[in-house]
Amino acid sequence: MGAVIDADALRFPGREFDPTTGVARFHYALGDLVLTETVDFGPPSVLHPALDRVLDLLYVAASTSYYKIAAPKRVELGTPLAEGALPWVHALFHEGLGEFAYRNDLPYVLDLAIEPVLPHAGVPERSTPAGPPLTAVGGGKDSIVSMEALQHGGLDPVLFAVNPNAIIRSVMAVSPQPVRAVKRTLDPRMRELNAAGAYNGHIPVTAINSLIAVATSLMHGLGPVVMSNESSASVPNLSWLGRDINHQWSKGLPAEAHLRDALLAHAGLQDAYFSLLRGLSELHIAALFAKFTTYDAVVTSCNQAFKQRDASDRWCGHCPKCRFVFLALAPFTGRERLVGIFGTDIFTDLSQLEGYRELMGLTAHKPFECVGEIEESLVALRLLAEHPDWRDAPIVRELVAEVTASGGGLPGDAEVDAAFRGDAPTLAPPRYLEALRALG
Ligand SMILES: CC(=O)N[C@H]1[C@@H](OP(=O)(O)OP(=O)(O)OC[C@H]2O[C@@H](n3ccc(=O)[nH]c3=O)[C@H](O)[C@@H]2O)O[C@H](CO)[C@@H](O)[C@@H]1O[C@H](C)C(=O)N[C@@H](C)C(=O)N[C@@H](CCC(=O)O)C(=O)O
Ligand SMILES: Nc1ncnc2c1ncn2[C@@H]1O[C@H](COP(=O)(O)OP(=O)(O)OP(=O)(O)O)[C@@H](O)[C@H]1O
Repeated sequence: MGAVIDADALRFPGREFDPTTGVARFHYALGDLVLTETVDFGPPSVLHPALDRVLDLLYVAASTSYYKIAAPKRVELGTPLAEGALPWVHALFHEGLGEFAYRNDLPYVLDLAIEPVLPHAGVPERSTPAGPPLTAVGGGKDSIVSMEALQHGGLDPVLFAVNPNAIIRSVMAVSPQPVRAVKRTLDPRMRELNAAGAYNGHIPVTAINSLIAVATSLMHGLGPVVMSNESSASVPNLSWLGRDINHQWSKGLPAEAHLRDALLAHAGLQDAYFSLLRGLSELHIAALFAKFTTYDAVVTSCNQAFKQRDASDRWCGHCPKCRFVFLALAPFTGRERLVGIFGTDIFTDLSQLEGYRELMGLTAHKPFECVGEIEESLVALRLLAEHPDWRDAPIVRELVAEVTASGGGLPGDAEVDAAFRGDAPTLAPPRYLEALRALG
């Protein structure tokens, strides 16, 4: 991969929104090349005064996909943004593209020059979205826990997804709650440019999905957008040139706080966006998910199932996320149920041992995937070492021996208790947290 497009800056030549059809088009220029992303929201029921401002923020978030094609030295923002939104913009590029910068060895991206448009946009009128919450559904265990908590808590959520595939639709179909979907289309030339060797890499996709959700909520008079991002999403994978590199940056707490600030400063929206599961560890979420068997035939966390082409039907069974989720669920589902969910018993496959060593912190850094912290993996291993279904499984036996030999040992009772306290910092409002706590 390399610089097949010569551009000195990413520019923002303009965007359009048709209030009748609900179709938004976002244009991005890299030199002479102009690329367009389309987001089809469907016809809006209402036109909230803050909608245009939210589309400004989405215009910026979605630009990261196009920036990364050429990785120019500057970003010239084409839209005036409130000064209070600029820290989010800086973090979106400098941290949201951190993994991209690291993997392509482009250190300047971490301090990319971002030129705002002056004068800044004025202060908008304040409002707090007050209708039923709109909760994002990704097909995996986390959003299922939120769906269930909100429904059982009487908050009457509307379920939401961008480009829902068959898995997301099947997960939503288990719930009686109403659904809203939005179609997002990348510029089709991106594939040709990738094939020609343009730069490629991870982008802060949760920031994009989040802003599409906030805009959708405004178009239908709904309440806050509820995400299902866990505590460990804020933990970086590694440090590079003195900077944290986090694959899940746009799922982390700093990104959530930045985006809330940007929504308030630029769109006047207060408490329009939060993650319900922020205070919880992955293991805690796995334990809550295990209470609901009705999603077993459809739940899928594996990212291979969400690729636009050549996607797996469900769990691929041999990626870091499959390994981690199998590990996290195993103590709470037992063997028979888990093998039913995954279609395979990963703990009998010794070819996956190296991948589990990574998760346990025995070898390289935590993989660039949506996996929990090393401490969480070790707590899960301790629970499995005591579990009658799992303690003799080949992978579990081998890992217990290696962790013990490494001198670290398995976590003690205090560390196990800490994983289920659910007291990590959260920005979710008390009424929502009550609904979550009621799940047990
Ligand atoms: C499904 C997946 O994991 N995709 C990542 C993968 O891309 P791949 O080529 O295998 O498949 P596609 O997703 O179909 O992408 C095709 C090309 O389009 C580019 N692209 C895609 C979405 C987008 O919003 N902008 C784009 O420019 C993409 O770069 C491909 O060239 O590898 C890519 C390179 O590392 C990743 O960028 C793809 O990740 C997707 C953006 C994606 O949706 N990933 C989520 C499943 C994901 O990683 N979620 C995170 C959340 C972290 C965060 O918000 O930062 C997680 O689970 O940890
Ligand atoms: N296609 C999508 N449309 C809207 N929101 C999405 C989509 N995919 C993921 N999300 C949301 O982004 C956040 C992070 O996604 P992530 O894949 O980690 O969660 P998940 O699918 O709920 O659970 P798991 O971690 O088990 O995969 C979640 O709040 C999820 O609901």
